[in-house]
Amino acid sequence: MAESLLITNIGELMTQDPGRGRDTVLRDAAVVLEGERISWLGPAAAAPAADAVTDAGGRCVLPGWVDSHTHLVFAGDRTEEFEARMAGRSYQAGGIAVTVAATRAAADYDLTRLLLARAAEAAAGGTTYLETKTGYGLDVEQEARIARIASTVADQVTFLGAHLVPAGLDADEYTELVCGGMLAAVRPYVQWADVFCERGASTAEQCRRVLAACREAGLGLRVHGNQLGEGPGVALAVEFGAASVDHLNYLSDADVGLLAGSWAGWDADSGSGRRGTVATCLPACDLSTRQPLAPARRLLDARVEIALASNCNPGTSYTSSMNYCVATAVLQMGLSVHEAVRAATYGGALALGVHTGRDADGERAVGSVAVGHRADLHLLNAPSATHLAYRPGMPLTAAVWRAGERGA
Ligand SMILES: N=CN[C@@H](CCC(=O)O)C(=O)O
Ligand SMILES: [Zn+2]
Repeated sequence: MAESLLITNIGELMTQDPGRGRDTVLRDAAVVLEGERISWLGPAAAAPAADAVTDAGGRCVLPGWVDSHTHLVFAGDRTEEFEARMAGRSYQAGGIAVTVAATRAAADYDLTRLLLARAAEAAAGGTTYLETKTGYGLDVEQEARIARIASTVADQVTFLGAHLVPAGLDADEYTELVCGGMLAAVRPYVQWADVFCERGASTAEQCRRVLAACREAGLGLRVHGNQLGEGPGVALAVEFGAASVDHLNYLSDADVGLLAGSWAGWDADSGSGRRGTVATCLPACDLSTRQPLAPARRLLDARVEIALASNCNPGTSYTSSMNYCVATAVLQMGLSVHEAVRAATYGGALALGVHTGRDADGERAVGSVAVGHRADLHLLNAPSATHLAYRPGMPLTAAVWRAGERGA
């Protein structure tokens, strides 16, 4: 039998498990980990014996963060572009080309080393489940290389060949390549496909072709949409039944209506029913690009399931700190602490299709604390999750367990 660990004397255990009804936050609680899974949780006074014991000292335990949107495989940085933006220039999709040039020039060893260091930074900040994307290669060989390297580190990988049309190429010919040879080359390494549906990136028609080809190839879908202005991204995502649409800085009433409609068959209170398209908000990106914050409150009030993610990348959001994203969502987007933590854990898991699991074949759910789920836990250096927003920027991550292994 696997080694067991009892984490006891937990002041606040925020499970984010919709299966618990109203009882999602436990006080004076304990959790037992057995190998990679959670085998028990409940009142500390009733906890079973275990091989080892950790005393949480009255502090708070959360599910590990699920970061459902990052771009971590890249070389170089874009400090000058950031400085220009802080001096008043607006973000343009064309900046992606700077990172593509630096990434293409980097050796496999260096890209892997950079990716490992970024994943370690994320883990040290409480992230236990990580998605990352291709999109800084933009030719067949480079996209396949990035996908392969990403798949050695990230939990899930997304193909983003339709990030930018490289200079000098015809947009329609490039789209054909993305749907053909490039898709075939990345396919062994990826679970998802994404498109950047925006002025200066890809048109709705080009995105539609990529989404259709990737769906045909068996990939799940997501969309970067409505980041720089109102546009077709949300409608396209809902039309294709995408798992998420991300950014959402400029939403019309019709966009909110479409997203809400996609969740009409879902019961958020029990986490059951027919799921829709998750609205993924990226607060760190919104601040770094000085875009209006995504309307997370409005989306929640319309009963849309939302996720919070870091969007860590060198152009628009060079941070993987989910603590920072959660604090911003509370302080500036009008979310309660519980809603923000839910979006950064259960919401991210919904966006990646891992909110439920199949224990029998070892595919464990993440993003909530429940028996049978993967033992991904985040111990805060604070008595409650409220401190994430009350003490923003402070080093509140005390310990992390990923699949039962102690990290930070
Ligand atoms: N918006 C598109 N892609 C990234 C930014 C990429 C870049 O500028 O390097 C994003 O999610 O913000
Ligand atoms: Zn992105």
